[in-house]
Amino acid sequence: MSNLPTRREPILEVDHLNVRYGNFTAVRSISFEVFGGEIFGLLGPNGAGKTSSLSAIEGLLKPSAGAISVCGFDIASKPLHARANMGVQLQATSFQQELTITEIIRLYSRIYDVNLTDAEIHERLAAINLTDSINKKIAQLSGGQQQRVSLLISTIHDPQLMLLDEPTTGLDPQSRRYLWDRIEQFRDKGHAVLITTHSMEEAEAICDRIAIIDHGSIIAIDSPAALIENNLTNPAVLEVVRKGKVTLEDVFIGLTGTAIRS
Ligand SMILES: Nc1ncnc2c1ncn2[C@@H]1O[C@H](COP(=O)(O)OP(=O)(O)OP(=O)(O)O)[C@@H](O)[C@H]1O
Repeated sequence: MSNLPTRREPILEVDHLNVRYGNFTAVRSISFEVFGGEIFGLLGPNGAGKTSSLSAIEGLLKPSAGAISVCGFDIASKPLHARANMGVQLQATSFQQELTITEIIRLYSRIYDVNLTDAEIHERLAAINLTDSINKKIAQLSGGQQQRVSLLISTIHDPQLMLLDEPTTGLDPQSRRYLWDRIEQFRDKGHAVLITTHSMEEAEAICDRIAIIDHGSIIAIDSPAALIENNLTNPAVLEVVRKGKVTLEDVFIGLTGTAIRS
């Protein structure tokens, strides 16, 4: 947990959320809260329902049942207020490919009504070590550089909640550490972070609490340390331990099973 006092009112509230695609239920009545000063991880095997949940929270997909609120604003009845309080990390391909990164940042700062001067934009790019790339287009950046730009843009309006869908996949250890630091800084300012990841190392390193989701249902919510502690004698977990010591990955596989998902 951060050293700053945690505000105990939730920034994000997800209440009995259901997502259906036709007859198929991808998310089954999940409920959780994410508080200010907290990094909350949503972990689950492929197809478990993580992206569907995130899409509903972002307001991109209409839930079949349940309620979602951000800073007290219901995403269904007050979508603009709810979305003004969230920052969503976009994929590099979502950005305007013909613009330079300076132009993209200027565009998003106007969309979010932040009005950064050119000097302030360059300052922010210098802060993420991209001074040399200010006139490059997004496709001309490496994966790690693209992720840094994307994180900068998602937090340009200083949102209360940040939503990150597998933000460090494919990054080298240096870039991953850098992003972890930025995410922790955001948390330490009292903001809330919801992150999905397949990396148990990442979940253990930065998440204060995690929910494990499987077949659309949440099957466990706790801190990484408590999840390990509570499963030290779970036979399903002990069966998959590889190095004599129970890890978060052992707990994850013990709880969700060894079968590869389609
Ligand atoms: N647009 C869609 N139409 C129909 N089914 C969908 C659609 N999007 C997702 N699904 C199904 O919903 C289930 C949950 O998918 P989702 O993408 O939310 O899982 P996920 O946990 O994010 O998986 P991954 O880790 O592979 O990204 C899967 O069975 C998937 O096939």
